[in-house]
Amino acid sequence: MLPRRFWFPAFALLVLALPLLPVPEFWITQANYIGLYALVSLGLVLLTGVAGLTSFGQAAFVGVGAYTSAYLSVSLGVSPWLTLFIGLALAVVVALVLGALTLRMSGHYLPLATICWGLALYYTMSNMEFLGKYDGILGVPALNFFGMSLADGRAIYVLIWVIALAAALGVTHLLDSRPGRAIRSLKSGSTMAEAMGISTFRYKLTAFVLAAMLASVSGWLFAHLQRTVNPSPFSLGKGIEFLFMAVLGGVGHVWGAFTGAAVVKLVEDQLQVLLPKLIGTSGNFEIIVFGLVLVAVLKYAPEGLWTFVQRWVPSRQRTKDWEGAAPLPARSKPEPGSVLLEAKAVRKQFGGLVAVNDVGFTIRAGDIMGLIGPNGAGKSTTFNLVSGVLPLTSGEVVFRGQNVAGLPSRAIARLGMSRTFQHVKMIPEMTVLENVALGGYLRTSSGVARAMLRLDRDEERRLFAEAEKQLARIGMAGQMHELAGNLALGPQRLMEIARALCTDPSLLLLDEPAAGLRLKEKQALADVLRQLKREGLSILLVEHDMDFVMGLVDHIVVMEFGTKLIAGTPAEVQASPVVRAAYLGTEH
Ligand SMILES: Nc1ncnc2c1ncn2[C@@H]1O[C@H](COP(=O)(O)OP(=O)(O)OP(=O)(O)O)[C@@H](O)[C@H]1O
Repeated sequence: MLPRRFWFPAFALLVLALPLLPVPEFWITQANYIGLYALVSLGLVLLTGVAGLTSFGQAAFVGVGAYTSAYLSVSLGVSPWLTLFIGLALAVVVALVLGALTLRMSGHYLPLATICWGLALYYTMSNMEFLGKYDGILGVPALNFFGMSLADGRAIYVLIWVIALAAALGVTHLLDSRPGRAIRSLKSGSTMAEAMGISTFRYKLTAFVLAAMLASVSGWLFAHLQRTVNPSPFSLGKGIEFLFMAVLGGVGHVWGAFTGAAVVKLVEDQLQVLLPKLIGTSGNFEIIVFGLVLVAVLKYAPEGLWTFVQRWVPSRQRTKDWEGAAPLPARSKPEPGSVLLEAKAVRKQFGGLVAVNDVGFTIRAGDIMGLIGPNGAGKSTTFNLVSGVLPLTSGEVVFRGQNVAGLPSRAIARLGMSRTFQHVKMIPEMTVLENVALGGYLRTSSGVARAMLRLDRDEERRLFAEAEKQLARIGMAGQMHELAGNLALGPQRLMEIARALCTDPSLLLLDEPAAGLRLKEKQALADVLRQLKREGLSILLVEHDMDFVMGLVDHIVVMEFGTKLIAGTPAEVQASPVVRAAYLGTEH
């Protein structure tokens, strides 16, 4: 069988050779539209399937590309090759403005917002005198490629499919890169990604802009294929159809966009002929069929049709090509025994409830400190205050000499504080290695363009070498190629530690790392933590399990009802009647 790396070139050659074969014109036209639709759906794969942001308004961006080129080339005689870039620039500006306004919305507000701006852009296009209102613009010139006219369907086919295949390749490369993993992390909420130093808003905006650019290129091609533009193909209805294509094909997969575009275009045309004959009257009956199909797909194949094809494609393991890669940059480490973190009168109020009441403690470099206390004592809140997940009501957190109170968690991560979560936060569909590599985000720098062009390979090798090193440090190198979602809880918690270590932290914050673990797993975890301490790492540990903590830590702070009850060595704390009272509920 043909090795996997040759599949794409072979497929691309096959697709691009189509017009040379005696294929009827009708099928070439169909293929042209499939290519155009696939470009828009591909944007939706990135935006909706990967980043988890649902948009009903992509057709409006197709309109931006189409109208820009039609107007500038017809009215002002600008070269269509120039209008492509002007349309792209306009789409980027519109996407940046709309994205800045709407992408901070969550839940169902964002899809509603996309409907609003989809409608707004559509009516803008429909009501502008200079854009020909509902009649649109006629007589759009054909593209001309170095003297060769692309007026013919077969000629423009090559351009459409070169662009569509290049876009598919670019998005595939992107998804397997530093910015791609950041975009993939968006679906699991912002807390973990931000703790790894990722600006989630920036990557939401990136995905949004890229999807708008793909739609705009599709619109440009559309204008010069049809040679006329009017508002109807850019309506909200079409926006919904693009989303339908992506979901039907497989909204989480690059090739799902192509599958969906092909199935919808081909079936739509057949149904448009067949249904009126069957029913005996004309009408858009195919829309009803598509509605029913969508319900069935969502119920029985929520991952889309592409997954049925994918089952026959053997999955490819990442080839280990990072042997001997140069190490990633490391940060300067604090002097052993020096003050690393100082929490000063840290306070958090939730309305009338004082969850953390002027708590203070110090962590020295090389120490493991335990923060313990009964349920609801305020441990997790303190932890979230220190790591920047929650803003303080008052007080100071000084980390490596800098007051970090008020800084967002990604800025604190940048200074060398890294954390794990009480409920494991990971990307289940990524491998263990890729999840750990997320921790190296701040130590690397490749952006979207470098990733799409595959210019980031050297840095990726260095990153994966580091991720494997950290996995080996906690004894999990053997599981690096497994999907993170398939791991048991114990290894998942260890994986989170490896991810935090990949940030090269000076202070590691562990939020109840032993929760839900079996005894053997707890022992393995304790061994790992002791090993890390021997290597000079400082750790703040929030824990419930007293036995686990006592054998491990140098200092303990005990909290109860939001206040610091006592602080001391494990022996002092164990001997304290106050602590026993707090834990066992006896009088003190
Ligand atoms: N976002 C919030 N809004 C309102 N109250 C909160 C919030 N987060 C925590 N609390 C309250 O603050 C108090 C301390 O909670 P916290 O989760 O920090 O305790 P904990 O010691 O970590 O407990 P556990 O061991 O059960 O996780 C509790 O009374 C809790 O109900």
